[in-house]
Amino acid sequence: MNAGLVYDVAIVGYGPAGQVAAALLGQAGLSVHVCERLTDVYQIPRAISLDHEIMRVFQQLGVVDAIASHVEPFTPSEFYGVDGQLIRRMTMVEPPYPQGWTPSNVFTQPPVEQALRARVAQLPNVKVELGVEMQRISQDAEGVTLQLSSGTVRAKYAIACDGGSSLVRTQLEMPLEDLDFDEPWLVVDVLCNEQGLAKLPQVSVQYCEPERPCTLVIGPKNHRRWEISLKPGEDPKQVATDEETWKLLSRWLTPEDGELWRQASYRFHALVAANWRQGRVFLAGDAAHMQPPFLGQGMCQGVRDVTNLSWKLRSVLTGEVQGQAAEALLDSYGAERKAHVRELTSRIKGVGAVICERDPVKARERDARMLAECGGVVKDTPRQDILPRLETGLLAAQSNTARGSLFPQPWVRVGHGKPWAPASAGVTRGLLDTVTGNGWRLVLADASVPSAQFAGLRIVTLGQADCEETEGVAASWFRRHECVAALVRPDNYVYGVAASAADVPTLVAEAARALGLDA
Ligand SMILES: O=C(O)/C=C/c1cccc(O)c1
Repeated sequence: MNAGLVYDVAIVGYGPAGQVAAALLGQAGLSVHVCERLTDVYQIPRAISLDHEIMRVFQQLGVVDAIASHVEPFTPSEFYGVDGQLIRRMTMVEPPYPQGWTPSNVFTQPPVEQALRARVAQLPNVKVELGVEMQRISQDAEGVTLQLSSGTVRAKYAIACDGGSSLVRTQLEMPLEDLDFDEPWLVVDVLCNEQGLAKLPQVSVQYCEPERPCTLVIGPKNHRRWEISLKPGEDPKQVATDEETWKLLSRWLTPEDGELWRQASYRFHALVAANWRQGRVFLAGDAAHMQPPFLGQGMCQGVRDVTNLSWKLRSVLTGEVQGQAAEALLDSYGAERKAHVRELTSRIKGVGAVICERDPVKARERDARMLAECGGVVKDTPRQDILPRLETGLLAAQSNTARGSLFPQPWVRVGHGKPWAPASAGVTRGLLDTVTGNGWRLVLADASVPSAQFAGLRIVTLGQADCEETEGVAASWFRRHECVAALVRPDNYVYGVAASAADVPTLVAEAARALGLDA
């Protein structure tokens, strides 16, 4: 290695969280080093679902076209009780979509990872070393030193994206807190043929059957995933053999109906790192948390982590935010993400409690209760309604329903002669982030609302000729939250809102103070 070179950020681990971190930081112009033990993308799908928040990050990275053929809308998920009756139905909201993308999706992980890596490969300031093990991590007041199997790397900060058994977390003795879920399950991915597909439900299913709770997820194309709970005494290795797996699938398919892509036994866990930062080292993705899969949020959580952390590291490393404010900003990463992970995990466990009830009497009581609660007619629950907001961290000191939520991303009219009109002819509309960029934005509901400023803040006035929305998504958001302006962070979360024009300067000044900037 070049002994004098100090990277801005070193990333250990190059799965989805590491890839998104490398792309976001690299796109921001920082120098980044990535090391990964494996020599290629892991060819087995682990994650199967991603939501609109993640699509918005992929949009920022310019990979949406490259991944489009590997992503499909999530089917509804129907929960069936003891007697096969419908007890819950999870869906998504109808268009117009609040984030500009289909709210819930299934995807094929290996090609999506390949597309993220291809994006990173376009960034000359990001160096990726594959087939390289991290052996030792240490840090001092100025930076982090990584002993790799290929040599030594020095960086100002490091992010551990090295998975559930993170060596970084272990070496730094950063403990995990147990969120009280630990169950053995078998996960089976099948590539079905026409005959197999014809035998299967057209929607995803949660079989809330006390005998053996299990899940069927309709993946993209001919990919179908089963998650099958194991019974006490069942050998996780034995059930994962081809023969035993086909026996477990026999309710739905025979070996003539498709081929096993992979099957593996896992313990579904709920764990969160006690601390997400130690000095100059941050934990992210599975290194920081693990949750049961019942809402398909595993990879989404990792992408949320690095999206949250990347803009904060960029602000600090470019000197935009300095001193005490910089330390507070970096500390806000763990505070925000840990609280969010804890809350979402608790909601996922709530979904799991419905699915995993093994006592037949209690399962019947559950069915009766759930049906009584909806008056016997199961209503659709949009999955996104289950996701929590940010509750703590770099947020305005105000109490309302908008603070800490994702700001919507409306489609806006584009056309020639407007300042941001794309060069390509024939394009008539664009998504807001593409128009405004993803920095700090003060979004005003209309031109009558006055603006205020801090360094780097972009003023976006809706309804103006250069930002006229086509479906009223933002306008209805402002109405619903009874406000006229929103201060939006670079990760698209709402710092705070102004209920009236008079509140705008106070809101902007509060954020400027928190960031140590001149208002
Ligand atoms: O969002 C849903 O309806 C279900 C998602 C999901 C994804 C992967 C594994 C699961 O058990 C559930």
